[in-house]
Amino acid sequence: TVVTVNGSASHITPRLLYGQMFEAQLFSGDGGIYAEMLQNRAFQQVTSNTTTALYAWNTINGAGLNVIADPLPVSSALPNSLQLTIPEGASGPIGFGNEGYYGIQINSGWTYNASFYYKFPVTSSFKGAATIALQSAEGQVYASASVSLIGSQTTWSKVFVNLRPMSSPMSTANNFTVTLNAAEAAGETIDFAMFSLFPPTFKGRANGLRIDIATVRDNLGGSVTLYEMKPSFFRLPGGNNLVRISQGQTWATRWQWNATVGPLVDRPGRMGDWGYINTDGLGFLEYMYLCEDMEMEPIMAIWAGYSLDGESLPDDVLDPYIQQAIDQINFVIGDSTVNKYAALRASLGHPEPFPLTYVEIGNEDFFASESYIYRWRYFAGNLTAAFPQLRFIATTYPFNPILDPVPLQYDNHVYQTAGWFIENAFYYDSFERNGTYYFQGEYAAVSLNASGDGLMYPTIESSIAEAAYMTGLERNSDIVFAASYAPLLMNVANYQWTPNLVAFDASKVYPSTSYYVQQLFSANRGTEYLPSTLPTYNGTLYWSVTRDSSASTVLIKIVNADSTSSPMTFNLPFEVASAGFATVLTGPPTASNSPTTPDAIVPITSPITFAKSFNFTAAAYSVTVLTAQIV
Ligand SMILES: O=S(=O)(O)O[C@H]1C[C@H](O)[C@@H](O)[C@@H]1CO
Repeated sequence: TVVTVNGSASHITPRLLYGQMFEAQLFSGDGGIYAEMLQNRAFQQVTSNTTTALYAWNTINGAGLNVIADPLPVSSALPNSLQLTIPEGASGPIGFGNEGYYGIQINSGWTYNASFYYKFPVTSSFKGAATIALQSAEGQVYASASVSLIGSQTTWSKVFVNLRPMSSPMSTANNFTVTLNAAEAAGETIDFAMFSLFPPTFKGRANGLRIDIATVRDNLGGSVTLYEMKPSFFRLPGGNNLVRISQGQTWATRWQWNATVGPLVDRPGRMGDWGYINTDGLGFLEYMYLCEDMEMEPIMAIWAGYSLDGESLPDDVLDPYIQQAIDQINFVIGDSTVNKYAALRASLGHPEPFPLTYVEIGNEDFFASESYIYRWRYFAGNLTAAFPQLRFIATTYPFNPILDPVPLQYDNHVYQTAGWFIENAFYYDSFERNGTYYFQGEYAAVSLNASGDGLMYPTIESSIAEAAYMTGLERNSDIVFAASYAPLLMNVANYQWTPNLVAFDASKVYPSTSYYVQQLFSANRGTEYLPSTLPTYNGTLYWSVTRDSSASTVLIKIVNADSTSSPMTFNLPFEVASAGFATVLTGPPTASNSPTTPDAIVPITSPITFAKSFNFTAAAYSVTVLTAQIV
C-alpha cells in the first residue's frame, strides 16, 4: 500500500478531540476513582432496622449492631445512625468492622485519615477507649489508634485519627474496625454516623481521587496518569445516571447538582440508576476539581425533563428545572460577585470560574424524541439566552426530529460489533458540512459478532476495530469535535456493563487494550490533519496522518486489522529526520488485559529509520504510531 501525504493541512485538530466519559456506574465513582474506602459509610438511602441497611458492615465478638432512624440525626441529610450495644458478660475487643468496597488496600507507605461522629443516646458515666484499626479478615492488626469516648457526650462529636500500617499485606481482604473493651463497655449503647477512611489522594486533594486509578502505570512501570492520555474533556455526570430514574421512583430522585455540593454530612446521596446507592461524595464540585487536576474541560450535562422509564415532563412545568440548570451552569462559570451559586462556589474555595464550553441537554433523548421537540426548545432556548457564549449539544439523532433552535452540536453514541467499526471507518465522511458539529460521546466495540456474547474485556480484535474507526474521526475532525470511549472505569468486583476501558479492584488497575488505543491516539493527536491517500473502504488497513505544528513533528497512525502483516510505503511532502520512533500495540486477536493477565498487551516503542519516502510494515493485528521530526 502506498500512502502519499499532502503537505497542506485540511483542518486543525479540535481542542477537545479526545476525552473521557464518566458516570457513576460500575462503581467507577464510589468504590472507584473516589478515594473513600468505606462502603455504606453514612447509611444513606437505606431502610433503618433492616439487615440490608448494614451492608459492608459486620459485628465483632457479639456486639449488637443496628441502623436506626436517629431522633437526633447527625444532619437532616443523614437520618440514619449506627447503634452499637455492648452486651453484659462479654470479654475482649467488641464492636464492628467495614469491609470496604470489596476489599481495603493496606499500604505501609500511606497515612490513612479516619473519622466518624459519635454520641451516647443516653448520658452515661462511661469513659473509655475505642480502638480504630486496619486489620485482616483473620484479625491481624496492621494499624491502630485509639480515641476516648465519653458517656456524657450526648450530642454528635466528630473524632479523627491517622493510621499508619506497619506493613503491607498482599491481600485486600481487610477491615476497618472500631472496637471497645467488652468488659469495660458492658451494657453501653453508642451511636455512630458518617464514617470515613481516606488514603492519600491524587495531588493531595481533600475528599479526592484514588491515586492508582487517576494514575495508571504504563508498560515501563512508570506512572502515566489518566490525564497524560491527554484527555481534553470529561463528560459528566452521565449517561443514564443523569436521566434514568430507577423504577418506581419520582423526578425528585434524579441526580441534582445542588444535592451533591457542600459538607459531606449535608449530602443525602441517591439511589443511582445502576443498582447501587451513590454517596455523592464525588459531587459536582469534586467533578470540577477532577477536571482541573487532570487539565480537562467538563462537557457537562443538565437534566432535561426525561426519565428512562419513559416519562417526560410536560411543557408547562419546565421552568424550575430550567432554573436549576441555569444555577448549575452558574455554579461552574458564574461571577461570584453577582451570582448566588457562583458565590457558593467561591465559599467552597473556588472563586474563579471553571472552564466550560459545552453543555449537553439530557442524554440519549432519541428514546423520547417527541417530547425533546419542546424540551430542547425550552431548555436550549432559555440557556442560550442566559449563556450565549456556551454551545449546547442535542442528544436525539441528528436532524431527527427537526429541532428549534437548530442544534449546532449533536452527541452520537454507538455500541456495536468490531466488524461494524471496521465497516464504518468512513462514517462521518459522508456527513454534510453544514455548520453542525458532532460529539462521538460514547462508543465501544462490545462484541466480536452480532450473534456473539458481549466482551468482558476489550480484546486486540475489538480495540483495533475501534482504532480503525478513530482514523475516521481524525479525518473528519473538521466536524467531529470530541470523542470518548465508554464506559471509562469498572470495579471488577461489581459491574453492570462490559467491556470497559480501565478495570480495577481494591488494589490494582488493569488498563485494557482499548485504553492503550485511546492513549496512543490522544497523546499523539497532532495539531492539524494532513490529507493522504484514502484507505480502502471496509478494508483491513487504515491510517491517519497529522502534524504537530508546534513540535514540528509528523504523526502517522496505522491500523492493521488483518491476520498478516502489511508492507506500506509513505511518501511525505517534507524532509524528516532519519531517527524516529514506532510505538506498536499488537498481539493475538483474542488477547485481553485482565486481572489474570494484567499486562498481556502493552505498547512497545522502538526506534525506526525515516526518510521523505520510507517503507514500513504494519504488523498483523496492530495499532502503530510513527513519529518523526520534520526538518
Ligand atoms: O443502555 S444504554 O442506553 O446503552 O446505556 C448506555 C448509554 C448511556 O448513555 C450510558 O449510561 C450507558 C453506557 O455507559
